[in-house]
Amino acid sequence: MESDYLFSSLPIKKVEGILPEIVTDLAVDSRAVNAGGVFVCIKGFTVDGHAYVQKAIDQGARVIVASDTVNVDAEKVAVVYVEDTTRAIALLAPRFFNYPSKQMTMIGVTGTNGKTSVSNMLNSILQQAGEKSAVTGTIGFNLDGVLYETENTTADVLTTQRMISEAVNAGCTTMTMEVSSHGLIEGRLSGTEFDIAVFTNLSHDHLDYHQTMDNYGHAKGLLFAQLGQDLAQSKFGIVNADDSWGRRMKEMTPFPILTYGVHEQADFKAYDLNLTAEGTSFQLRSPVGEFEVSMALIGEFNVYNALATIAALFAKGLEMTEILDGLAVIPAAKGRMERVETDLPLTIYVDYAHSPDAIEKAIQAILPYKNRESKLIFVIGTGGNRDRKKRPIMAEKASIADYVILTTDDPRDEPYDSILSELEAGMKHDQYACIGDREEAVRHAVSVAERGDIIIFAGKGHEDFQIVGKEKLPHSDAKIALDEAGKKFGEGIVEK
Ligand SMILES: CC(=O)N[C@H]1[C@@H](OP(=O)(O)OP(=O)(O)OC[C@H]2O[C@@H](n3ccc(=O)[nH]c3=O)[C@H](O)[C@@H]2O)O[C@H](CO)[C@@H](O)[C@@H]1O[C@H](C)C(=O)N[C@@H](C)C(=O)N[C@H](CCC(=O)O)C(=O)O
Ligand SMILES: Nc1ncnc2c1ncn2[C@@H]1O[C@H](COP(=O)(O)OP(=O)(O)OP(=O)(O)O)[C@@H](O)[C@H]1O
Repeated sequence: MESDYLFSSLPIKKVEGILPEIVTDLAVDSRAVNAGGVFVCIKGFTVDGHAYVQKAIDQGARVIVASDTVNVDAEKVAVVYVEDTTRAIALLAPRFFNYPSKQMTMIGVTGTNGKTSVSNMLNSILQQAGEKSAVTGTIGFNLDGVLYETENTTADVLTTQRMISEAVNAGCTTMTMEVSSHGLIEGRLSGTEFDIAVFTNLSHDHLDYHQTMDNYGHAKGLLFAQLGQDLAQSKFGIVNADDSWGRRMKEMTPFPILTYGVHEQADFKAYDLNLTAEGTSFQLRSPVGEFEVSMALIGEFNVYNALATIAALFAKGLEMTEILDGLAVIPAAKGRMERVETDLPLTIYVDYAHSPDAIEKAIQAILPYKNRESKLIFVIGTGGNRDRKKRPIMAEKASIADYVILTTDDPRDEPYDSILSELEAGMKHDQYACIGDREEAVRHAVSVAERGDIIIFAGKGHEDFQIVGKEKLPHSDAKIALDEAGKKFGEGIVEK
């Protein structure tokens, strides 16, 4: 790209050296710089990118964008000084990729719980309807069926723009993005022009970062504000009418809002819910008539996720029959109340619940189908060096289960003791164990299980690792549980 065009997007303080006519690439990580590229020094939470300028130059950087003084050979490398490099990359990245989000229908999904579930439902139905589409989020970047790993739920602004651009180049016509509150606050969505904004719900999480629920709710609202003010365009907000924060989202945009819910008045309202262990059905009242909806997903929370999906795809212009046919055959998203297939005399679910509300919803999805004689065993851990306030509330919600195992979920540098004692403070009954080592905790869950019992392993979901200290160690709740259960209930019983 021509550097004059690229850098004219910036409020520049000063340029040292001569800018090349063309720059080949844009990077915020010195390790990713290509010859002839631009390296933007970002001041992060842990390190300052200004410290990596020499590395970037060694990799071939031709231009450095900095806010602090950097020493370079002005004959070879130009330096563009700006006040704030984080704001600079937010302007440069969308321009470098030629504002790719304008070329597709962009759907953003935000909320405390349900982002991955709703995003994957949207993507699956779109693909079944014959559309080439992409989705990004906690599980990764799924580009028309091929999955690439991502670091965050919402990637940094440069990676985000690169992914959108790749989706456009691959011929996708819609892209769905999970939008985290961190991503919105940190400007990772700068330049992403959304057409449809979806709000699932808001409950206690991430208060180590946002401090108050008000700040957290405000951050989520930025997605709706980001729909913009160009009313010549056709855009929509999709909002959960049963969540009081839904009204706040509505205040953030002038575009039409479609509401969904089970209890309050809503454009898409579910009633006569039939929740079973095998699947879910309900009646749907919609702006275009009444429908019977059925799906293989379980739990009332998935009724909400389905309603959000239906409303968003309706707003996009799909026929109701296309939407409901697609919904009927969707499998659970990886690690979201996913039943582990086995011949063992136990029912095992792997789930990603790691906020108080999600824990309550996950247990409630199963509790009604449990026999009187059997136990529901719930394994829940919490992360080290993260939101400590939610720990006792997580255990309090987990107390609805008959037996609870409190453990860790990426303990990082925090000792087991503080994680476990803060969880334990919330327990409402004495049928529980505290076991810091997650593998031991999983084995313990199986050791206390009897034939017919149900175990939910919560918190890890799709993840196949456990972060201990700075190390990412391989870990699978399902594999460990099947191994232990195989030993306990007899040889020859294998995972299907
Ligand atoms: C607190 C936070 O948001 N941290 C994010 C932030 O990291 P950071 O500021 O620490 O970055 P840094 O490591 O200090 O690096 C600063 C700069 O130096 C550069 N660098 C670094 C090393 C080097 O050798 N060369 C180099 O150039 C880096 O590329 C970067 O540009 O920027 C990184 C790149 O974008 C993110 O991956 C990282 O997310 C961390 C992993 C994280 O855990 N974030 C959580 C809090 C988060 O964002 N979660 C949300 C919500 C999930 C949910 O809803 O559950 C999410 O969207 O994932
Ligand atoms: N609509 C919902 N309301 C409450 N709980 C939900 C809802 N949808 C899913 N859950 C629960 O929350 C867990 C996480 O779901 P999901 O991954 O879809 O949410 P998320 O918003 O993407 O989470 P994260 O931000 O941590 O990636 C699920 O495993 C389930 O237990």
